[in-house]
Amino acid sequence: MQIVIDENIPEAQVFAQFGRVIKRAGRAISAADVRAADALIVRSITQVNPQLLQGSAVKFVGTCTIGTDHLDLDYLSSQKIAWANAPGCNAQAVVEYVLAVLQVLAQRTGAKLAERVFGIVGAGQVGQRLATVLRQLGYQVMLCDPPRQQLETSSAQDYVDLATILARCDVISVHTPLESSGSWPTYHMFSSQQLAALQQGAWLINAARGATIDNRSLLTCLQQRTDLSVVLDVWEPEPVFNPELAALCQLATPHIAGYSLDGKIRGTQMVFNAFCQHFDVSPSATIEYPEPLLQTVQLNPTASAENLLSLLTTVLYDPRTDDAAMRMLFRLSPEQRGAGFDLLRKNYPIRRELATLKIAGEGYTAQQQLVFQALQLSR
Ligand SMILES: NC(=O)c1ccc[n+]([C@@H]2O[C@H](COP(=O)([O-])OP(=O)(O)OC[C@H]3O[C@@H](n4cnc5c(N)ncnc54)[C@H](O)[C@@H]3O)[C@@H](O)[C@H]2O)c1
Ligand SMILES: O=C(O)[C@H](O)[C@H](O)COP(=O)(O)O
Repeated sequence: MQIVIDENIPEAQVFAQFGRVIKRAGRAISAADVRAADALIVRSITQVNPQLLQGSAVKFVGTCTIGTDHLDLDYLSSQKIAWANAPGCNAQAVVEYVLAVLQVLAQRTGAKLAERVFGIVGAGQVGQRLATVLRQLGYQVMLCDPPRQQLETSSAQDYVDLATILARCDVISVHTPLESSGSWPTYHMFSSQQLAALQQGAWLINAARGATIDNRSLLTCLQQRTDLSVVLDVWEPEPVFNPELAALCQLATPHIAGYSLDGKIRGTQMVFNAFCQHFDVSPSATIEYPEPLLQTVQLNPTASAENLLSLLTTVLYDPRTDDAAMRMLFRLSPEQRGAGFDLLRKNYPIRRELATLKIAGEGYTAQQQLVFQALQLSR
């Protein structure tokens, strides 16, 4: 069996027990590369469409990501090519990214998170987890998810529409898929009209897909409104993002919100499982998660819950590091900027999720224990 696989997929060697693994740069995978392949394993940067697959032997496509907007699913189904993605694989990493971003914005603006109203647009794998943590921390959260709202007619969950989120929330975090058609398209769901409706001093975070926000309108809006704080992890387009827009963001990061090592390995594992099921093979070797470098922390039992939260969400991951690296790309030519964006992602440092961290010591208050619980830290 021949398996073509994106070179940036960790633990890809697990596939080698079933055939010849050919590694390629994700953006460069070509029709010639996959012509004789039985399986193609990608991440979000490979467009999987008729141009790539026509005339190939590919019978299985796996994407080690949550998003599937780079797969032409109608084409795959018309050709009876099986496919799998990795729902939820890196959702926790995105939640931790948003929590760390909130700490930075709170520090910079002097705002108290407990006094803000949070609006989550898209309450799926990421959005639901984020809502749960924020509510466990005692914050007020509103959810907007019309497709889910329609399915859950008898649910206890209250949903609101986007207009209400814009009118009532001080912090808006976007977690929808990118859909250009259908009943609830998300392409440019934040356009000039929605951006103009943002509350004075609002924070807008996008770690979903770039084009859910009309980036041109956002640039115009930020040129006029200095009261807004915008954090973008995803861009329209990628990898050649607009540096003018990025410079006006409080934090600008190169599509790495989900880039915990744990999330990436989980993605490989989920697609590997689907691959084994599809080809009806049983693995003899499995994937191991490496031991984290930092395993235990002892915290100050007298620190306020807010300080603890700030410490914990930035001790393992500080988005200012990614922001600083991205800012070094702003003055480069478009070509170099795009290459730099991809390079930052390819050489991303090891980042572990909070659940890998153990809290040592005694005497923590009930409020502090609540923070540990919300962040899923073990004692
Ligand atoms: N930046 C990153 O590194 C990163 C990492 C992981 C996921 N993502 C992206 O984040 C997004 C969310 O991921 P997920 O796993 O939570 O997806 P999901 O499919 O589990 O959840 C998406 C939710 O959005 C809702 N939705 C769809 N259309 C909507 C609309 N018009 N308005 C409001 N809600 C709508 C869906 O009903 C669903 O509940 C995806 O686009 C994914 O590709 C980005
Ligand atoms: O959809 C996803 O899972 C994320 O956007 C993912 O983190 C993207 O990373 P990439 O596949 O581009 O490496």
